Amino acid sequence: MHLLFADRLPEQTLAGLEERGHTCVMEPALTAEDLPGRIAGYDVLVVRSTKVPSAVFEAADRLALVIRAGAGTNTIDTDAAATRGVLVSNVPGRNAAAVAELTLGLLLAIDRRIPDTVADLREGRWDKQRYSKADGLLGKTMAIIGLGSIGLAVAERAAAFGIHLQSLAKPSRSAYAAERAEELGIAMCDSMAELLSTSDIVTLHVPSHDDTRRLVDEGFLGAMRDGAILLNTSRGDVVDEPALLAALDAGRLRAGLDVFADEPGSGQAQWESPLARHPQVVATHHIGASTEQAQRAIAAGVTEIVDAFVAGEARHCVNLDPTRLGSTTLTIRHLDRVGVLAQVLDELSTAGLNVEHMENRVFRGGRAAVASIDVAGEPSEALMSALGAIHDVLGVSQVTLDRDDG
Ligand SMILES: NC(=O)C1=CN([C@@H]2O[C@H](COP(=O)(O)OP(=O)(O)OC[C@H]3O[C@@H](n4cnc5c(N)ncnc54)[C@H](O)[C@@H]3O)[C@@H](O)[C@H]2O)C=CC1
Ligand SMILES: O=C(O)CCC(=O)C(=O)O
Repeated sequence: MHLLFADRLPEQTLAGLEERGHTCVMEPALTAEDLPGRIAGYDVLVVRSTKVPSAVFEAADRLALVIRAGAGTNTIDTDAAATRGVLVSNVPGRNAAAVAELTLGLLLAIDRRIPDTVADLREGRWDKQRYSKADGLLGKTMAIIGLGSIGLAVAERAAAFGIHLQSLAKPSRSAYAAERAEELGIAMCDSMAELLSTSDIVTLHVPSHDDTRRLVDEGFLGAMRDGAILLNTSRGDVVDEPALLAALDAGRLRAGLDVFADEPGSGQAQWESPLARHPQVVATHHIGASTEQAQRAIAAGVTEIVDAFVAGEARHCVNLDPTRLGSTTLTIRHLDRVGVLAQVLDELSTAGLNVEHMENRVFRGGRAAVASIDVAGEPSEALMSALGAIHDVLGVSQVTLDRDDG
């Protein structure tokens, strides 16, 4: 396959992929505007921060997979990719420790005013008096919004500082996250108002999507305690930045920010931000994931996704429908011979049943196989008989799924 890397990944990763027979081209200077003109001829596009707009999918001739070498996929038009049948995968969890480390770093930097003390000493000013007023973190309460890989990694580290942890009760939380939250002693609040009004620190670890954009608005900030600290290492647009600026100007809050709504997409740029230069803010250059450890782990994840794709698996794909849309699963055991499945699909087509998902596995020895086919709608008795009558079909059964059980 031909792979285009529009951001820098370790050379060893490309070498490893080339050893597997792939052709890799790395052009880290490519921008979102350049990509449509460069994408022709590539099967796989790998990006870190470079945006992938719909024009890329319109211009592509053989693109089958986009890999986000990181967690957040908000920089990729995943809907446009889905419309064109291009898989988009991310590499979840691998940079969580790095982001959690920076989150705690920002918290310590704010509490002890470390950037200001360092700056003064570099200017030759000794001012122990001024910098002897930190409050300390022991026994403080932290609200964690978004209990995924990073939220839990932050919880583990904050717990070691003796910080009390809380989050929002959420029935749809994964079993793993719910169990880990319990092990870490994270208390669950029933409402955002209760969570914010009882926390000294609020840390954001949600993805940017329609429900989280500007989640932190004037009302949210107003519900936070006076003197509280807001940490955002998720995405800039999760915060209503003018509202945050107003709260900072009023001296009500302090903030640690790694991400900004209008941050530059490139590695280096002239950029003025009233938030980043605010005296109540400790800001960094969206470097949460930027440790060697995290980038090595992410690069290994990229290779795993390519290997899985070659083997026919869409690993960590974020734009396939997560539910099986079919209402009936047909299980068809058959002799593993050319043309049997074509006849099965022909019968389904004649009956007007759309295939939503199918898988065919061959039994050991290579004589027989079993196909599992999800269809939208209920097969008639006549169809079941027609399927069973196909030469080389050994048996047909059906299970109708109750979608409401979810
Ligand atoms: N600063 C940086 O360099 C980095 C930033 N990130 C950002 O952090 C985000 C989170 O990353 P991970 O923890 O790895 O993702 P994750 O998918 O493991 O966790 C996200 C969690 O947020 C929860 N969530 C989603 N919508 C929510 C809502 N409305 N309210 C409460 N919870 C909600 C999800 O259920 C999930 O548990 C990424 O999407 C990315 O935007 C990720 C890596 C590096
Ligand atoms: O690769 C980067 O530096 C950005 C990481 C990030 O924001 C993510 O993984 O979502």
